[in-house]
Amino acid sequence: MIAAGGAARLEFDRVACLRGHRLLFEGLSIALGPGEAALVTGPNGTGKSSLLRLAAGLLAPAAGAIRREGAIALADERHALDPRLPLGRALAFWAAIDGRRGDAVAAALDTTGLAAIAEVPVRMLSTGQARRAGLARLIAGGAAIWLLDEPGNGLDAASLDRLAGAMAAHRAGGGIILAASHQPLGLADAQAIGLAP
Ligand SMILES: Nc1ncnc2c1ncn2[C@@H]1O[C@H](COP(=O)(O)OP(=O)(O)OP(=O)(O)O)[C@@H](O)[C@H]1O
Repeated sequence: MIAAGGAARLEFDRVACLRGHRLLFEGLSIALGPGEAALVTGPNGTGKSSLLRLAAGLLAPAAGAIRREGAIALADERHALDPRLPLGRALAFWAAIDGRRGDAVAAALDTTGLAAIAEVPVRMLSTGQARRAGLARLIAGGAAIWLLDEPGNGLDAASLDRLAGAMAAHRAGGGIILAASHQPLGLADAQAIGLAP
């Protein structure tokens, strides 16, 4: 469930992205409101991750403007969970910082199918489990705007189904999703954003 707040919104207005003196894209406009999603595709190096970092506010646009209404959460290959802690406690650390209720972590563990390994230290998780742990952190955080960088990487078929279900539930609750992926994610009616080399 999304934390309290007004209607979510994410907008790019004629945004340009420059990295290392290279113009990756320009004139990119996106408008996402409650329940909406966009899927960013394109060959390696065209700027999909950079676009998500712009949306997160971690990069500044070279031109144009980005507007956000609502809390933002970025999930990429770095889950930022303490490797020494049991998974449940590592998630609880972030959920407390995000001001979430105690049951948010249990719900996120259920959603990602990780409840049975809540006591396992983060450093012992498999690749796919670690990826799902990052998604659990995102889900437990309750942000309205999810930025997902290759969220299906390393996930088995059952986990991909769970991811699709979690994304649908997030949208049904008024959340926004901006995802970059090389594989289909089951994002119904997502706006398509194709980046070209
Ligand atoms: N910190 C940086 N400084 C300079 N250039 C960078 C930096 N980070 C990434 N780049 C360059 O920006 C370009 C786009 O990178 P980005 O990671 O956004 O691509 P991508 O579309 O997500 O690629 P992939 O499909 O391989 O994940 C690449 O050419 C990359 O080398």
